[in-house]
Parts: sequence; structure tokens; C-alpha cells
Amino acid sequence: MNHNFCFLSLLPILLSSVAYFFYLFVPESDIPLRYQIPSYRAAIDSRNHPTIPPPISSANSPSSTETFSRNKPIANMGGQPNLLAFPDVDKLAPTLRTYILQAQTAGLHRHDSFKVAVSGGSLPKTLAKALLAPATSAEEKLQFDKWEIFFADERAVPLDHEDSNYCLLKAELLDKIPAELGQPKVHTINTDLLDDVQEMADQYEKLLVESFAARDSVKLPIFDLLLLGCGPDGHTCSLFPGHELLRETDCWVAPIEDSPKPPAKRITLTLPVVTHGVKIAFVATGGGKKEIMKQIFEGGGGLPCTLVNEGGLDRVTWFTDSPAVEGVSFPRRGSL
Ligand SMILES: O=C1O[C@H](COP(=O)(O)O)[C@@H](O)[C@H](O)[C@H]1O
Repeated sequence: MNHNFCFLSLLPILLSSVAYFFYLFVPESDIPLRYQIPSYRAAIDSRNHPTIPPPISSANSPSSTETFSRNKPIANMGGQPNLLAFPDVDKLAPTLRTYILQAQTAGLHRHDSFKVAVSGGSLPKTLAKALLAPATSAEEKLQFDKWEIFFADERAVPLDHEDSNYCLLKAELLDKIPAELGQPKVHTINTDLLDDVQEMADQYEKLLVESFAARDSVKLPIFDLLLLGCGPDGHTCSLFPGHELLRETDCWVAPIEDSPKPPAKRITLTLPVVTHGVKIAFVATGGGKKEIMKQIFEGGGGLPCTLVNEGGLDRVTWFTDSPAVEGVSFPRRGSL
């Protein structure tokens, strides 16, 4: 009787100890197995929900600020993407620079480096316009030596090929960075693997693991900033409309061998990685983007760019020019 009583009174303590053990040491099932390193849940949580500092005010607001009513709300009430519209790219560039500087400050504060993912296409040219302009104050110093650049997507071609996103970024920006600002660490693809994009993606993912998960297990790499483009079909990175890759939830970097836009073979960050960035910026300029911008902001169900909007909500900021948003019904702003 006494023994039974003793056992029953100890049972809750025993059960909660077992539960606590599981809580501390059993990794979450959605962490890819190969990255599971036992660590405290708190470490996982804090890395996946970094503190996002409030934005600093912009000294470079463009002259026009237009507001239009929205037709269709983007799902989820947790905020909505920011749509910034400028008369042209020259007016857009200073605000993009301020925004990147804010992200840099926050990244350096968090982990003494600035982890950025960059796209190809039309983006690097606009980026160069924003970043190569002379500084207007001592505080707004770009510290490229602290930058760690990954590619949001890359084509499986040699690094000096005209289709290479690295080649483009190098020609437009990297080669032109003044020596006194330092040089970023740039993670290129392994071009020994041009015929094996699965292995190329796996190796690129390992680079991310080394950078983001060196000490703790993490569910996803949290970029300080993703700089993205938007194709005229609504694709971003190498995530194309209707493609099965949009359903990828396990790996961080995926291969694609049937890209509808040449070249067919590429690697890309996956949607969960993109939508978990601290800041996610799209740059979409020119009249060629007008039709797809309407679809994205007025109910583009399932388009890759829409999925990023829905996943990233108010962490997403669109930098556009007037021709790209002509006729788009969505509230826009002219400053950060
Ligand atoms: O193929 C690609 O296209 C997109 C969009 O390019 P854009 O020229 O329409 O801006 C780009 O973001 C991606 O990195 C690239 O591989």
C-alpha cells in the first residue's frame, strides 16, 4: 500500500522528466536529418525568429507618393508586403541603398556578418546603381568585407559564361567595388559538377550549412537579406510557376533540370528558405513587368512571387518603377 502510494506520487515527476528529456534532446522532425545536431530548442527558436530591428528613416524619398485601393487582400492578416514605386530606376536606387544599409546594420548586429542572397537577371545592374553611388554620410558605410554573398539561384554553366549569374554580378558590381570598402566573400557553384546538378545543389547546400548551422542545428538558414528578381511569368530565383519545386519543403537548395527559361539546368534556393529571410526585397522595373505585377498583387494565386509575398508578408518590400506598376491596384509608397 505504502509502496503503491509512493510510486503513484512519483509518477508525475517521472513522466515530466521523460517529457523534458524529449523536449531538450529530440530534434524537430522537420529538420533535415543530415543537419540534426542535438541542441536546445531555445537555440533553434531564437535563430529562426531573429529580432527584426525597426527601420531607420530614409533621407532619400522619391518625390511621388501614390496610394491606390486594393482589390483583393493577400492571405493572412499578419501584415502585407510593401510596394514602393519610384518614377524611374535612378530615383529607386538611393532608397534601395538605404534599405540594404539597414539590413547590413541589423546583420552585423546579429552575427558580425551580413548574409545576403542575390539573384541574376536585371537585378545586378540596379544593385550596382544603388551600391556604387558615393556615400552621402559617414554613417552609411557599406562594409563589403563583412558581406557573405550566396546566389538565390545559379545556372549550371561555367563562371565566365554569359548566362552565369555570378559572371553578371561580378561584371556589374563586384569588380567595381572600391578597394577601401573591402571585398565580399562570394559563394559560387562548383563548376566541376555542371553535369550533375543534384550534387551541385547538395554541395551548395553544404556551404549554407557551414555558414548558418555551424554551431547549432537550424531548421532553415535565415538570410539577413534576399535580393530577388521577378520574371515576366512570375518566377523568382529558379522557382517557376506550376513547377513541382514549389512544393519542396525539405532541402534548402534544389536542382532543376527543366527550367522553362534557358539554360534548363540550374540550382535554386527553395521557397521556405526564401520566405524565412529577415528582409526580402524584390526589384521589378520596366513596362515588361506590368502585366505580371497586376497578377501578383491582384490575386496571382500560386505564382512563385505571390507565394513569397504570402510567406514573407511585411518582411517583403518591392522596389518598382512607374512603368512596372502602371494600373496595379495595391497601396504603394514612395519611401521606406
Ligand atoms: O532566370 C532568371 O530570371 C530571374 C528574373 O530575371 P529578370 O531579368 O526578369 O529580372 C532572376 O531573378 C533569376 O536570378 C534568373 O536566374
